[in-house]
Amino acid sequence: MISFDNNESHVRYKLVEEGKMTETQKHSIGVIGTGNFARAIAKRLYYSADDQMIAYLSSIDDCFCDIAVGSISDCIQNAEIIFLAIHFADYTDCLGKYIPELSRKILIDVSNRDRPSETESNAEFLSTLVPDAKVVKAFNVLSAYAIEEETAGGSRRVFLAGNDTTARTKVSVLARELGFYPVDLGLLKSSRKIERFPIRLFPEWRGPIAFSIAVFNIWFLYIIFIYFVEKSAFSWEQIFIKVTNKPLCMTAITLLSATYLPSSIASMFQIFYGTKHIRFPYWFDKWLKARKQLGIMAFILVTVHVIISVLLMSPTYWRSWYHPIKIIVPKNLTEDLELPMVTWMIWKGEAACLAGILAFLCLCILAVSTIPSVSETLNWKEWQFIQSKLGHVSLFLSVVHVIIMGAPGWANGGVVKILKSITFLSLILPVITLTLKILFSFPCLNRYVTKIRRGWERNNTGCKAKCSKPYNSGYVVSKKENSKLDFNFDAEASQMIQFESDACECHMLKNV
Ligand SMILES: NC(=O)C1=CN([C@@H]2O[C@H](COP(=O)(O)OP(=O)(O)OC[C@H]3O[C@@H](n4cnc5c(N)ncnc54)[C@H](OP(=O)(O)O)[C@@H]3O)[C@@H](O)[C@H]2O)C=CC1
Ligand SMILES: [Cu+2]
Repeated sequence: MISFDNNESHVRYKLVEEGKMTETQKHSIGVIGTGNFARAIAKRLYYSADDQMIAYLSSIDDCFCDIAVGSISDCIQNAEIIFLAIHFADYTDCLGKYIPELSRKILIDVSNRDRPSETESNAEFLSTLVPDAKVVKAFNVLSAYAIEEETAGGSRRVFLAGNDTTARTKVSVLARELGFYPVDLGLLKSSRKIERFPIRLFPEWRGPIAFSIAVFNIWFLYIIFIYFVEKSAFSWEQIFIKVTNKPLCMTAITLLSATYLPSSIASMFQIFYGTKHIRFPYWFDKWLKARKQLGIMAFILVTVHVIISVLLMSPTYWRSWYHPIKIIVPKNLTEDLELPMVTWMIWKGEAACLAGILAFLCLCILAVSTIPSVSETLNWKEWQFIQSKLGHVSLFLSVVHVIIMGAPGWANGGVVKILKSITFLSLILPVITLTLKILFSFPCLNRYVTKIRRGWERNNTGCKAKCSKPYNSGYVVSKKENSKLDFNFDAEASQMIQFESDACECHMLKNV
């Protein structure tokens, strides 16, 4: 056992009990630090260790009485894998004097920074500071609380990156032993990405939410203009529910169209360029990636629209859906008169309800299928069927719902009135989306697009792809001359690549 060193209490560790494990089976694990993270990981190591794993070290807590606390130099000497549970700013101060001893040790960098650097991650700095150590970035995405408590919320995935494959594998195994799910992101430069994970707040949702709010506001203001400024169709008292319900419906159908329109636009791009190896414009790439979020936003708005519509289901609120109540008072009334205030829906009310319910049902299935535990049970074809076919069916039923709501009104008005009606305006985008979908489903076009997506190129003599413009990773660039793929995932580096037109190939990794 390593002796307790009162002067240097930063280090805690326990060595493998002699004779119990062999060096080939086990790794000794050290933790440098005495703060929240160090305590949490030491506790976790203490409870999760099994025969496959060697010892871990440390903690001065009473409950860890069989874990010795020692000096930093003891820890470095005896541990093969070392958790560096100190702040990034203290790296040089803490490790500066131990650089030769750290040679060939696996250093797990768990640090985070409020503002990660774009050019050098903490882990990359550490690997420059201790060039002979095998630095692995890992565990920084977990909070100390999540490490200590199995019941803590949040993902239990541990992203890791490092240049040494064996070190990465050892840390992966360790993460699994500790009850987490390791996700290997490859080389150490991926640590820049990993260090951005803990500080991000739903980045993929920002655009779709902002877009949904903008679309809702546009519809809301237009509806206020039509129903309050142009004519006084409602009292201001109805602004909260009855009036707000209309832009909810319009926004939902607009978002649903925005979810399905990009796949047709992508087909148009591919037909125009005659190849699938094209780089979409930045805005379109963002739009493609936001489809799931747009669909979920549409589902949320439809749900609110359904709840409000059910709440308001009465002849007073949905006058045009019901037969008017006729009360004929007899002239020579001699006794008490009973007036039955009962009325039935007309065909418009019933048909609009049916179309709305079916559209909502399809959207419910779509939403459920995006839950990870459900989507894992589907194969690729089933997933595609639900997301694409059912999505378009739902959009079609929504269109039918809006047409039933609006068409009787269109019949009574002139062209200007039709063009100004919210039902007509809200149908433009969905109808374009559905028309394009039908167009691309025709066998001739469908076959042509499928051929392109399988890799056929209309004009394969030159390189039409624009690989030189960086904004995203995920592109593979290959030079034809040595017919060898040069995998390049680095945005900065891909900026530098300029090819002769007949000597280049660009492969986009993402299939639309
Ligand atoms: N807490 C959390 O939930 C998470 C933390 N992390 C990362 O873990 C690391 C530690 O965080 P946390 O435990 O919360 O921080 P704390 O402030 O609780 O602990 C910091 C530790 O570093 C030690 N230390 C400071 N300077 C030196 C030095 N020069 N030499 C040796 N040891 C030193 C401190 O010792 P002393 O007290 O004696 O000065 C203390 O034990 C950070 O990099 C953080 O980004 C990552 C994910 C989650
Ligand atoms: Cu509706």
